[in-house]
Amino acid sequence: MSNFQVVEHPLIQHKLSILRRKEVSTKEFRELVDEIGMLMAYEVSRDLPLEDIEIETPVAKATVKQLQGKKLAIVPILRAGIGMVDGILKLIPAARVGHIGMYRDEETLKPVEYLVKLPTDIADRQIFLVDPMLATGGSAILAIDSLKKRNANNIKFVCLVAAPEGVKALQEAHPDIDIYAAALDDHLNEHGYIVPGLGDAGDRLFGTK
Ligand SMILES: O=P(O)(O)OC[C@H]1O[C@H](OP(=O)(O)OP(=O)(O)O)[C@H](O)[C@@H]1O
Ligand SMILES: O=c1cc[nH]c(=O)[nH]1
Ligand SMILES: [Mg+2]
Repeated sequence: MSNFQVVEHPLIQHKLSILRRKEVSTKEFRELVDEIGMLMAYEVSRDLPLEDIEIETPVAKATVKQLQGKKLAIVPILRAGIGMVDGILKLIPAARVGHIGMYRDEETLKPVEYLVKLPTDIADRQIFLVDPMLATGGSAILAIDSLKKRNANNIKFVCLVAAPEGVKALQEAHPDIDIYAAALDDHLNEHGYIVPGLGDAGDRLFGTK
């Protein structure tokens, strides 16, 4: 079975189609990334372990299910990954948040890491590594290298738009990682932008150029 999955939920697909439009404002873009982040969290948290507990309803005793309390960490790749964090926290409010700062060199398209700040017990946590864009795959691969160097081994990578080139590179570099995307686009252009994509996610989220 492939470790790459496109999340086809109609709400995600509808919101992503709005997000792609070039006339969408910074405010709307932020709101949509937040909402899609939340919907993606619903999907990627599907296999969180449950345990049985005994409770009393107003009517009777019952055996019901609760989350086993597995420790989680959301790790956005800065800057654009930040846009997905609040939406995920709405569903999983107790999760810790780590940060990996990275930018792509515009000439070489190679990622440059400038910040790593993670919970001290990151090795024991289920990690949702988030970034809206998986283009060449360089940033996600380096971020996962960085997490594995710190003994993290339970990582899911969650993005919105993926390019086939990035999916292939990430699968080759880290075959053990599950990859979730809201869309698999056509290709990368000569500047390393995803086509059709949605442009520069960080710039659109933060209103920079
Ligand atoms: O798969 P890749 O080819 O590595 O490209 C994807 C990366 O590019 C973007 O970040 P960018 O470098 O624009 O930094 P920013 O989020 O600070 O704008 C995006 O948010 C990813 O992190
Ligand atoms: O299309 C792309 C590729 C990389 N990073 C982005 O923000 N957009
Ligand atoms: Mg950017």
